[in-house]
Amino acid sequence: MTLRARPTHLLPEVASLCRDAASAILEVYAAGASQPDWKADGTPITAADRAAHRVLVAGLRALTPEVPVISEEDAVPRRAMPGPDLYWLVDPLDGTKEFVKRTGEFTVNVALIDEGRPVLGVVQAPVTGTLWMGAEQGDTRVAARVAADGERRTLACRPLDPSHIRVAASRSHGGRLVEAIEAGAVPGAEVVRAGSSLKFCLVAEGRADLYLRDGPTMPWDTAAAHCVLACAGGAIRELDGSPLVYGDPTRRNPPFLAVADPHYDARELLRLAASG
Ligand SMILES: Nc1ncnc2c1ncn2[C@@H]1O[C@H](COP(=O)(O)O)[C@@H](OP(=O)(O)O)[C@H]1O
Ligand SMILES: [Mg+2]
Repeated sequence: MTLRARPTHLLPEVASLCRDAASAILEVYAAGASQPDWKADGTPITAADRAAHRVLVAGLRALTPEVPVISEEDAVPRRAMPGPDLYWLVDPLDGTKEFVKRTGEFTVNVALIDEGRPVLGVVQAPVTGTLWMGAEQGDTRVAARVAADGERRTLACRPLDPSHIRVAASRSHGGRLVEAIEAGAVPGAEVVRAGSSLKFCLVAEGRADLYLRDGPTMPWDTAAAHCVLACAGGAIRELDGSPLVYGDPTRRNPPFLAVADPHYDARELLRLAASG
């Protein structure tokens, strides 16, 4: 069977690799406060990012030698490039700022991108040990949350109640629209702040209704959790309503809105936030 035909079969092995990467991160976390280095885009990197990168890149290369691996922490200087047709896209430690601040809100992220769409995604939260996974294979989609004790729950999104909307947003990189909602521009909406790709998982689990991102992110920040939410029945769109796709993995994502209820029309919320 070709790789394209079997993303769901790869989930257990990718989940196991993410747990190994999480262990490498926790070794650094347990050693106490880490001093980050700073990258050209102004975001931090620590020994934990590098350790998790090594585990994931080696493990994915061994698992599927024919598929290129693109990681946030690749040492080679990046240049703009179209993504290959099929590739692994990895953020070994998303939420490095949260790691440095010791909020616990950081994740390991692995996605398989096929023709611009994430078809497999695993997100692991090292501190709680919770793992979220999603994969699509033909017409079949699976999405699940696996707790540290092994308890497994299928994820399925649900309709949104417009009179009470919980909007997940970045703890450290909130944009103007998020700030307007937080200040009360949208009646019935409240903002829930969280670090890293965990925000998509909050939406997939029903602990938030939307994730609004009007600040910068990179494709490796979003692809794995995007797949989890999409496979649970949610939708991830640019603010004009078009689907968020993965072209050049080295270019920033546009602002986006991830929703549990794919039928929800966000235009009024965005209009109120923009004029708030
Ligand atoms: N100025 C910037 N340019 C590009 N990406 C940025 C950025 N500021 C923050 N990010 C992205 O936002 C991610 C953190 O998300 P959040 O704010 O939701 O916790 C970072 O991931 P890393 O921590 O992996 O670097 C980083 O990729
Ligand atoms: Mg990241």
